[in-house]
Amino acid sequence: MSTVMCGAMSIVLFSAWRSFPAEIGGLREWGMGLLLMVAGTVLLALRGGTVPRPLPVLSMNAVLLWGIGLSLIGTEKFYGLRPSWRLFHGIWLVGMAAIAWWLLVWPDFPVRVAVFSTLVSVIYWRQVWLIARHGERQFPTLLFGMLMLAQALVVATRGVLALFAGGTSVDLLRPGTFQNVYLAISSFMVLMLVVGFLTVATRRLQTILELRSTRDPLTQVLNRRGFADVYARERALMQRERRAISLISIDLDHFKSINDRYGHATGDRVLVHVAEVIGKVLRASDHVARFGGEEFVVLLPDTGMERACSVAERIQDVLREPRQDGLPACTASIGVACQLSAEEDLDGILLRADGALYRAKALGRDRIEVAEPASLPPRAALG
Ligand SMILES: Nc1nc2c(ncn2[C@@H]2O[C@H](COP(=O)(O)OP(=O)(O)OP(=O)(O)O)[C@@H](O)[C@H]2O)c(=O)[nH]1
Repeated sequence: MSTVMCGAMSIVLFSAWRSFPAEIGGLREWGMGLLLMVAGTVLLALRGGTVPRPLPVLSMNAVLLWGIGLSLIGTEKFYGLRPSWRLFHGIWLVGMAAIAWWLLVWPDFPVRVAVFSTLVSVIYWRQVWLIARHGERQFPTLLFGMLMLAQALVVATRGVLALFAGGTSVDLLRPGTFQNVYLAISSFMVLMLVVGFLTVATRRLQTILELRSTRDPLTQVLNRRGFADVYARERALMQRERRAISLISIDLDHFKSINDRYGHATGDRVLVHVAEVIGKVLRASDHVARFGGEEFVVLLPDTGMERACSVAERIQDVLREPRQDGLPACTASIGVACQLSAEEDLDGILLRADGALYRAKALGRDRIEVAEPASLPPRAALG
């Protein structure tokens, strides 16, 4: 039954691999690893009898070790690490040589089990370490890590038992309490491990989709939607703590001529550079967004007009600086608006900042214009 379930789970992993974004690595390796573990279980059944037939035993161990090793490669790819193929191949070769020796040359079942369990356990322990070191501090990671740890312990226990309690106690084809418990736990654990891995992969998917829906794909700064969320949070804080916030609207000058002269790809690099430059000028609590084209917007919480204007000047200065990497320097026209009342909303402050920006364009570009204060009822303004 559990073999069938594992087969079904490998289909789930393969379909996740086909449909999840490419940033989520390791799904294919986990799917292939699980398929090989299913094949290994089938070969275990073919082993038959009390006298082991060498070919099924060798192929079962080869396939199982390969499949379990692939789960390690999958976990490494998932965490964006370089797959340790050397360790993988090393474990597989050492394991197969040792199994062949204690099967064909010097038949010794307990030692064979101990060697196999030790090698498999190394693969699982390494994954426990990887999860602890690279996993996000979230519940799915904790679950995945705990399951991996449990699996490492179960396998290690079988190795120790093989050495100290004799081969009969760990022969999975003989009826016995340990055999029943081990088979039940290990196949259940493999299933649970896949569930654990799918849980962290799904959490990663959620994070990626959230980021994609709130970030500009070219510059990785916020997009209009992400900016609206951030603004709503800052406005709520402003209401509570009676602070000012400022908004800077930035539009690059004659950007079309940069595209025309250097090509669209260079234009894209300029946009990425501008986003980086703006980000460096800001405090960690400030926010920058790209509203499409060559228009950027900056939100400065707890900031009045004076500081907002000096941030705008700093942005202009760094944009003008000559560049070493061949990218053309550019200038920007900027409109600055300061919000003193939570009665005004995003559309209101944007409208004022854009009004100032258009004035800056009309007055010759490469300059900063300040928006008039919002015309709100006097009771709305901060004292
Ligand atoms: N490379 C690149 N260009 C873009 C992107 N989005 C918009 N553009 C270009 O940005 C240019 C904007 O041109 P305009 O609106 O005329 O503005 P401008 O040339 O900067 O002139 P002013 O704003 O009046 O100073 C157009 O050529 C668009 O094709 C983008 O993502 N990448």
